[in-house]
Amino acid sequence: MATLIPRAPPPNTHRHFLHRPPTLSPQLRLRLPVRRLRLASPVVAIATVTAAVPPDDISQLNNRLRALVRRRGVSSAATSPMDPAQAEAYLHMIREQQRLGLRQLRRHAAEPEYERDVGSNGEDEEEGGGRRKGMAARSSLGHRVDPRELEPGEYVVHKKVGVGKFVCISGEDGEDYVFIQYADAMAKLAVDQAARMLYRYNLPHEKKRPRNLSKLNDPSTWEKRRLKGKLAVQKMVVNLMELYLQRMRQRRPPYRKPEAMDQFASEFPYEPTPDQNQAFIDIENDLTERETPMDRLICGDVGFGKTEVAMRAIFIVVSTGYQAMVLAPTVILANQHYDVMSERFSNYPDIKVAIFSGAQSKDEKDELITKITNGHLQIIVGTHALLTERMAYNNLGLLVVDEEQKFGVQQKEKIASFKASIDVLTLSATPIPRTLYLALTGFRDASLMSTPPPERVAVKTYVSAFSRESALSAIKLELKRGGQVFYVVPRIKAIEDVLQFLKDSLPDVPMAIAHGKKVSKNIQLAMEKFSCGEIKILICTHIIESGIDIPNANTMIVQYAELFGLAQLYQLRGRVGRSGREGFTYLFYTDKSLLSRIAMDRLGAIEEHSDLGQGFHVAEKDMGIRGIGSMFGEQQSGDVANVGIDLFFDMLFDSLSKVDQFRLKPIPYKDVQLDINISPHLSSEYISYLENPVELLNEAAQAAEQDIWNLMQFTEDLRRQYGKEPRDMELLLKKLYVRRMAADLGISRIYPSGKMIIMKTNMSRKVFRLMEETMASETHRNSLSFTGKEIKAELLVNLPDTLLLNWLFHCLADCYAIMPALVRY
Ligand SMILES: Nc1ncnc2c1ncn2[C@@H]1O[C@H](COP(=O)(O)OP(=O)(O)OP(=O)(O)O)[C@@H](O)[C@H]1O
Repeated sequence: MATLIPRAPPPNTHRHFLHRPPTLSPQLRLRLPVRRLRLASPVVAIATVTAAVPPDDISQLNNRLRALVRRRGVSSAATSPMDPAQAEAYLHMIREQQRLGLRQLRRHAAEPEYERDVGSNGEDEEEGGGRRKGMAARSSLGHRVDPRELEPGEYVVHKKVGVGKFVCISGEDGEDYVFIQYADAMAKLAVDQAARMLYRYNLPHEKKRPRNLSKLNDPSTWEKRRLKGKLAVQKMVVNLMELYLQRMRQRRPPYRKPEAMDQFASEFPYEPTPDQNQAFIDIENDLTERETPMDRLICGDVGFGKTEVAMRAIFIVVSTGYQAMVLAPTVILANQHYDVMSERFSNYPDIKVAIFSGAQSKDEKDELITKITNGHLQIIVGTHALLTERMAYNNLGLLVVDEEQKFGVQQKEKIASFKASIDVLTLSATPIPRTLYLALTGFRDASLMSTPPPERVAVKTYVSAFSRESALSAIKLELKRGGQVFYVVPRIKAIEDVLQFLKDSLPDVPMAIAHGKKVSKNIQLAMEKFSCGEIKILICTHIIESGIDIPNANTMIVQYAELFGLAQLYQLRGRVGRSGREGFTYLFYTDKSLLSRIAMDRLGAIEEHSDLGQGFHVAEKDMGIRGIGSMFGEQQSGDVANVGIDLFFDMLFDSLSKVDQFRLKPIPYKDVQLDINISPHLSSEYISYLENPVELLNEAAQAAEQDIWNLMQFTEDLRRQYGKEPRDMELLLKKLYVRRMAADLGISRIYPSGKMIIMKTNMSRKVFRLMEETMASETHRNSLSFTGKEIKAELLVNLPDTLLLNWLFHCLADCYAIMPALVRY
């Protein structure tokens, strides 16, 4: 690459040089060496860049592509094609796992769970859907709804028509019909047909109104919305696959299985549940058999014993001489993990546990950091304070993240950066339905824990209007059996009132408060006292919602329960009944007449689903979405709102089982033949304006040959240094873009033939169809047709070559939007 040194611009000639060049984002700087271009001689202004100039074609495309990558939150490396052998092996593994998953699902089909025929045989939903739909609707493996279960006023989604409101089922001529209100008309469907086509729009117990109802006479608007959802799902799946494959490229030697492993296991005071046992096997395989770092999600209902799974992983890693870091979202939880782990590893004097949190003084922290750096500590538990730059490990091998979704964006990024080099185990108390789990096996390593420890007793839940008497009698009942009480309110403001009322009523009972605004040290103290039983009542906000495990605290009072969300209530309730003792949760609302229907339904739902393990049923969908969040990232709620939860799930499973059908084989850049007769001649003015024109043009060609990101970077650098290029140079660049995009899209030759442009391609019809559907411009879309080996573009007139190139540039740029939804290898 030429090393070009910028020279001072001639005075008052090039306005753009008077502007400070835009600075590169650090990300871009990393990606490419910063190019340095320089002026050869002072010449007249060739182009000026001012703020008022609208973005030209190339910068528009660049911006769009950057936005695409940013939105997906992946690095550019993840957007380059995959290694074919790896991709094939991976897809083979997914198909195999899904086949097994399906078999397991069928075995479980009798369970009243949220299940579906995942990856049955890759049959096309769109094309051959009719055959399968009948089966899906009849079996329990379907998301479609039985119209007889609908209540008037419920929102439903008809796959072909869109969102409507269920009115009733009514009989006519001896047959039952389903009536659905759309924005412009009422639809009448035979019940059988409705059973094949209808989905619920909302989660159970959720009464969200869709933005608008679809129109019966305007299927195209719904079609667009549905397509958007389908594409979002498709991109999500491809993204996941890319990340997975990227991770597979990392290497580390497998850990040795510690000699003391069996002894450590035998010191667990309980009989592990079957799911715990499976999770132990999973992590042991990840660590001792695989050469790629672990990135496993342990997904288990509240209190089902995920901590022990983490401790087994930690034991393997620290026994081999590595350090483990345990990251918790709150100080309280960090303290608890510290206590539990100190106790669990107490028979192993070489394994030293420490806690690091914002609550410590600078001196304390410095001392800890020194010990960590020197390798004197093996397990370091803490909050996000552990993610600070100052921390240097001696030999970090494992990161355990508890409730990752509770961390901020930057912290999550930091956590993600660890995944490239060390083993990571993520614990999540967000249950995901078994179906989703099975469908996903292969896409993400996860262990599901859906069996409660044997002695667990379901928490009794009561919902009623608040009265001091009821709250007090519940508290007294618990105190009488020697237990402790959580008293939860939604806002800090309410805590003082409650404290006063309880002090007045129970003057001899020790109580304390805990909330997020309290200094961490005080919280810690309050929790310690509560934990050891010195404090009997803890008045707090939902900060205790995650992970707190106090076996003797088995009554929970939630005042203003109407202000909590379903998932929050569920998590809160999970704090009690965690030992063999029966737990009680009292959800008190303020005034029934002021309660919204939604709040009432929410409270009803939580009361109704009190049995153990109901996390997977209760919140099977509410949490199912959150589950998607922990599996995929959290951007999906908008996509869900577009099409409704059930159709979203349906699309997801469909896409998971058919991911390889959306394969695109990129062509080497050099093999793309572009038969358009344009060889732009750069003006002598521009040539003399450039320092090293020949080298510069070579660099442009090399950048295009590398990949689209290098080409984008080249044009941006060029413009940063020289301003907007003249038209001939722009044509030259566009030619490079066209060839680059063609190569990426699997197009090997482009040539005009009369009013047609022919593009030879290896693309499949399915990919072409998806690409066509994604295109923003109707003109482009309507002009394209596919013959199996060629894409033909029919133009209205014979275009001169320069216009032809422009047309191609725009058309391919439009086609390029499909890239994130395709698997490329
Ligand atoms: N197999 C088991 N049998 C009986 N008790 C168990 C078993 N496994 C774990 N426990 C106990 O159950 C309680 C909850 O376990 P743990 O804290 O690991 O749950 P968790 O899955 O992390 O829950 P949360 O999501 O609420 O943090 C602990 O007191 C733990 O000792």
